[in-house]
Amino acid sequence: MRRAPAPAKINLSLVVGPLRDDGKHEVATVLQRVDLGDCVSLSAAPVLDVVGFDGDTIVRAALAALARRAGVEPRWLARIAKAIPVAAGLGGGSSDAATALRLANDMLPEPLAVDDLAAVAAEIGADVPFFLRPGPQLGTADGTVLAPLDLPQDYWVVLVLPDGAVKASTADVYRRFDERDGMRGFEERRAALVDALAAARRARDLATLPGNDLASSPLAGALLEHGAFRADVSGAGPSVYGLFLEQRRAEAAARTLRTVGRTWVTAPFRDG
Ligand SMILES: C[C@](O)(CO)[C@H](O)COP(=O)(O)OP(=O)(O)OC[C@H]1O[C@@H](n2ccc(N)nc2=O)[C@H](O)[C@@H]1O
Ligand SMILES: Nc1ncnc2c1ncn2[C@@H]1O[C@H](COP(=O)(O)OP(=O)(O)OP(=O)(O)O)[C@@H](O)[C@H]1O
Repeated sequence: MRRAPAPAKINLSLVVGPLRDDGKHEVATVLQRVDLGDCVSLSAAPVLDVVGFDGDTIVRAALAALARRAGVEPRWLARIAKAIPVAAGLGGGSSDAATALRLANDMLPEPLAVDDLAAVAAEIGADVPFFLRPGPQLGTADGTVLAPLDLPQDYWVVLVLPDGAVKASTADVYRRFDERDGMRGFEERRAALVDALAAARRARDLATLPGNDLASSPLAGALLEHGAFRADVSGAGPSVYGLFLEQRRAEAAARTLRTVGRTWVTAPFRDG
């Protein structure tokens, strides 16, 4: 049996553009894994089975797709130990799927090459290929074209999942973006993101990145008032993240915001 962490992600920037022919939007997004994660374990089994997640999980679809691409039967049992809140904008399912893909691929008699595995991941979802890569990445196209980023990692992250938040589907959040004609100025914001990334040297420079085009939250303002140097919604939401230079201020902010939701204090994920 093999086991690996499946870290959550936050979007330090999410610039969204026009709808593409494939039904997804052009994006430029900065993806950063954080040290809050699920745990995925995989073992050989007579048939494909996934336990630990109620309902249909994209982990099953990912493993079935890998088996098809590799020309083998999907003889794996995947166990998921959830810690990432579901449908929170933290990429939990995508991370579980990518972690299961990597574990299963390593068990194949002839593992797929990196690019072939990334192609399987991209079929499963826009965020899945990111979790096969180390470190922060710039995602472009539909989010699956990735370029590694050398960004500061010396900060603390407070995550807040507002009580009673009901997540609209990611598709609906993108649809609302279209309805409000959100793509205006996309080229300028994408250029501003590229320039800000090139100039980022210290953690607080991350505050200069364009924000999240899809969603906003008053909780971001609350985090800034409690000392965050950057705060925004993650992905399609509803989770909000705040970046802090000092752990004690992050801990204090998380304690205070427990009145409005579940909170976590974490940091950028460090590859083992
Ligand atoms: C919001 C983000 O999480 C930011 O990282 C991603 O853009 C969405 O990633 P995801 O949840 O893995 O999304 P997918 O499962 O690939 O797609 C779900 C739905 O979101 C919309 N979608 C997704 C990605 C994208 N670049 N444009 C879109 O319009 C599409 O309607 C798609 O059918
Ligand atoms: N292993 C899994 N973990 C979490 N959600 C899963 C899993 N498998 C399938 N799902 C489903 O996928 C959908 C998205 O869940 P997930 O937790 O990945 O959302 P998210 O964190 O909002 O993702 P994103 O940030 O990409 O929008 C939910 O409806 C959930 O039921």
